[in-house]
Amino acid sequence: MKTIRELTLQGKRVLVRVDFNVPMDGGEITDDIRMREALPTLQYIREQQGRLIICSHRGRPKGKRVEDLSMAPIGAHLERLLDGPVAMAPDCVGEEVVGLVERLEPGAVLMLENLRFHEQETKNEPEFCEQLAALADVYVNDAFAVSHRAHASVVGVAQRVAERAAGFLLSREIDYFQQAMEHPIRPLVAIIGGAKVSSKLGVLQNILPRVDRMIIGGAMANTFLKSRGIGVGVSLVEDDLLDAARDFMAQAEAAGVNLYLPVDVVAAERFTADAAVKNVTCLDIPDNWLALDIGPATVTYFVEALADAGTIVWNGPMGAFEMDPFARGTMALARAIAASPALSITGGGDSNAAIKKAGVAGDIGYMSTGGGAFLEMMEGKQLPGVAVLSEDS
Ligand SMILES: Nc1ncnc2c1ncn2[C@@H]1O[C@H](COP(=O)(O)OP(=O)(O)OP(=O)(O)O)[C@@H](O)[C@H]1O
Ligand SMILES: O=C(O)[C@H](O)COP(=O)(O)O
Repeated sequence: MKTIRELTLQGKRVLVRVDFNVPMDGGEITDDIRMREALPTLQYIREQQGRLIICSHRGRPKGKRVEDLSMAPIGAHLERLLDGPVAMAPDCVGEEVVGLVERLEPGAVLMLENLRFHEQETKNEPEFCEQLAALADVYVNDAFAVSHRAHASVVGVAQRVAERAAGFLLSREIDYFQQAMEHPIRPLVAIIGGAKVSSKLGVLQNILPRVDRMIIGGAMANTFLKSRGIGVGVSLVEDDLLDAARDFMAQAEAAGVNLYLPVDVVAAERFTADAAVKNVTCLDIPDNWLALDIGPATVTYFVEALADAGTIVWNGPMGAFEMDPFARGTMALARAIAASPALSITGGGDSNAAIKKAGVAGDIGYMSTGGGAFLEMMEGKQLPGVAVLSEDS
């Protein structure tokens, strides 16, 4: 995979796919990390006197023009981050856009309108790919977070532009991930949490042969506990996956991987922040209560499993951390990961939100900008947006 440093950019029209699908609340960007992480690539292209054309999706407008999902506020924020003008195109393809690109000076920046205002984007439709590709001499993917989507701006355009390369963010994401999963400093400890076993089974299977220890928390631990015959009350459980959980535990044992499951939980009478709560061992969860966080003994047990780790990979919270009474386990793990000298890699919106809530983002080795893309990498899947960069022209 080529990186942009290997290309001559001066005077060229450089189309950069970024993922500026950032969370917004009432017109305000609440987290601009995806934008900040793409800045080195954008700045480099400007310094090299490339004619910078930026494209991204925002939300899921399903092929219609939705003003609330315009890239305009993102462009305005980018002007502040780049400390320079960002011209906004009224669309991402069409005559007017072609004209704007033609008049774009070396070192200047043009941001295209939301790609998903056209349904052809998500369909990777050839004619739309051609139209986008016609805007560029060079294509750069710096959108790790959408590289699991075989969409026009991620795959089809890359195949149609003469020169293509990875941006710095995409390269860094892949490098860190490979360092953690392919060449880890051992012991390699994985922490997997979140709501459902079903959405993480592919991850569990793929990483089992690579890890030394695996910690399982969050609601998905309930299915594992129940598969061992432990009553988990009315906790979130996937009954259709009890056999799969049992099989997985047997595989882990055969592989010599230590599997860590909760030994106690924070149980609640209802799934609300003001419900009655109590700490109980996993054997004492009352019939009509639910487990909404790992308990204090489990925190100690899990943190001990991290003590001598060389590498830590984390995805998914340990409990319903959005509600304060059930955030303690996730916060404690976030702090322990941050305090560890191990190389720590985290990914997924919830894990990253938890790290920020714990105030330890600065002490994590690498926080991926990917949600679905990070999970697919953990599942061992080839991301189409990455694979296409290595194809022969
Ligand atoms: N014990 C629990 N009971 C109910 N919900 C839980 C429990 N533990 C975690 N959750 C919920 O699981 C959700 C996160 O899990 P989910 O599988 O949806 O995403 P994730 O893949 O873990 O997140 P991300 O990849 O974004 O970090 C959170 O909203 C959290 O509240
Ligand atoms: O936020 C994300 O995970 C990416 O921007 C991809 O968005 P999507 O799930 O709508 O394709």
